[in-house]
Amino acid sequence: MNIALIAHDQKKDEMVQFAVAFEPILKDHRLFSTGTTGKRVMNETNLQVHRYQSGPMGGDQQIGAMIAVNEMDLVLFFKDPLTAQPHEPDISALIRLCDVYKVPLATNIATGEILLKGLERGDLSWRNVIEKKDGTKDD
Ligand SMILES: O=C(CO)COP(=O)(O)O
Repeated sequence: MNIALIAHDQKKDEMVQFAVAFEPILKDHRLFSTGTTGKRVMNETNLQVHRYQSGPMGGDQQIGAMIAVNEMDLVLFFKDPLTAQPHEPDISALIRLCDVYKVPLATNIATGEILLKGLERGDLSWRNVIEKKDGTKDD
């Protein structure tokens, strides 16, 4: 499955801890991230991550574009609710698209843990039969 890893600055340490803890699950999937989050995760784990632009530079929109063609199966977006973000419209758009396309979304580490445990036991396998906009299906 295609999984997005995104974390605001105050949540990046949590995202790295999360990626370390769930590396045995995450390593079996294709990972995508915004720029700085992906750099941290790759530096501190053995995971390979396809990095898009940094969030404020359009990375949230690039991940949103994948959602819009049904190419993202799970989004782990550890948001900082206490700091104003200059690219708040992009963040809202990404979250909105998750709802439009019924993509499972965790906005904090506690929900992220539940989603990954569900992923591990096959709860998200229904995503495999969703037809991507380009006509392909996940394997
Ligand atoms: O701002 C972000 C998400 O909105 C995250 O971007 P970075 O991973 O580049 O810090």
